[in-house]
Amino acid sequence: MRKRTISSVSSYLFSSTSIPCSMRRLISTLVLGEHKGGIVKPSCLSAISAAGSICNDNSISILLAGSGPSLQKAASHAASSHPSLSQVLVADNDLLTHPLAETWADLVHFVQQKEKYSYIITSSSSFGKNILPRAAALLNVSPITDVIEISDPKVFTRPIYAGNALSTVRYNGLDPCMLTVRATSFATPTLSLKESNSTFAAISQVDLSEFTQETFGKSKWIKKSSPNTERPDLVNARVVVTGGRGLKSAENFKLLETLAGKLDAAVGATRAAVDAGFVANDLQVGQTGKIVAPELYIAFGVSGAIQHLAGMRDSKIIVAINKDSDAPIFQVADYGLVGDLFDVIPELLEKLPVD
Ligand SMILES: Cc1cc2nc3c(=O)[nH]c(=O)nc-3n(C[C@H](O)[C@H](O)[C@H](O)COP(=O)(O)OP(=O)(O)OC[C@H]3O[C@@H](n4cnc5c(N)ncnc54)[C@H](O)[C@@H]3O)c2cc1C
Repeated sequence: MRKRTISSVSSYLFSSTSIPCSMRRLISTLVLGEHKGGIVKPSCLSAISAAGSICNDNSISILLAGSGPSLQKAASHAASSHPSLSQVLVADNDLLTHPLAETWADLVHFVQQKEKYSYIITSSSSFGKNILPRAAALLNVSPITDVIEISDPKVFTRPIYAGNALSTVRYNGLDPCMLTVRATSFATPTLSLKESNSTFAAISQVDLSEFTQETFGKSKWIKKSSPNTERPDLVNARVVVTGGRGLKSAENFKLLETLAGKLDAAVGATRAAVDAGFVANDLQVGQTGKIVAPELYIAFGVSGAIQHLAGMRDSKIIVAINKDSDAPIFQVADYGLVGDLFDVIPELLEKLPVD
């Protein structure tokens, strides 16, 4: 069973107080925000926390793009979601209805030309990793990705070799310094009762009169094809149930779907399960998949290869079910059960209350 290391706990609980005040300077930061259904995603709130840890007396703006009422609703939500935020910039345009990376990168470039931020930060989600490096290329700077700790406004720590080593780097480039940050390393704020009724940031609309298909966005959105699912989003879910090659077939993964339904959980998978065609690759957790850190991570038939652990080892509680008592997953698990998942899952389904 695992023992949490001081470094992983301290990075999890990292807060703005870790940078001495003398090292802080007046800077302006833009956070590129992600939202869905009128709600700003928790990973963005972590990115704002990261911005606040660079300098908490600065000006932090969040850029929300999209179109229509759900964007305006997300702007109101953002304005009251994080005490470190001072401004919500709303980019409302039909070209931005879908998060098309090329167009959004153009938007970041466009806003930066006008506002000259010192930092541009977003979360290390698929969204952030798709857009920020493109925007960095347009701005001719080199981004730093997957930041887990900010110990000085220009010094950043990021995992390398599938999380087996940490690399600390100093940014010596021109402004803006562009970062993607791991949501799991920067806590979202817990608002007091008074704060939860407050508005922290002013909302302003970005003037997009020059933003047209002719000048921005070489790509045009055609359509999205994805299975409709009511399951919580894998990266932001509080509970994740993951299946590995031990599940043996796509049919058997339906057992996990049923279990996930009872636990209001997201379903994840190992690369071996994805490669075997059991599930779609957007469920893959790990070095080349999604990075998750839910409150509860339950792994069925997962061996615990380092590339998989790189995507889930920061989960608060890890439960592993494997028939091999020597499986490496047990070294990181808080609770382990040596057993056959085809016995364990039906038993769990039977014992969990009917929804
Ligand atoms: C560059 C690179 C990047 C990679 N990126 C990723 C990544 O992002 N994510 C990822 O997951 N992997 C990744 N991998 C692959 C990784 O190395 C492993 O091959 C993969 O994670 C193994 O998946 P698995 O645990 O499902 O399969 P296996 O290693 O085959 O393990 C299956 C486990 O199921 C158990 N089992 C079998 N039957 C049962 C049963 N009935 N009941 C209970 N337990 C059972 C077995 O004991 C075994 O431990 C990457 C590899 C490389 C080289």
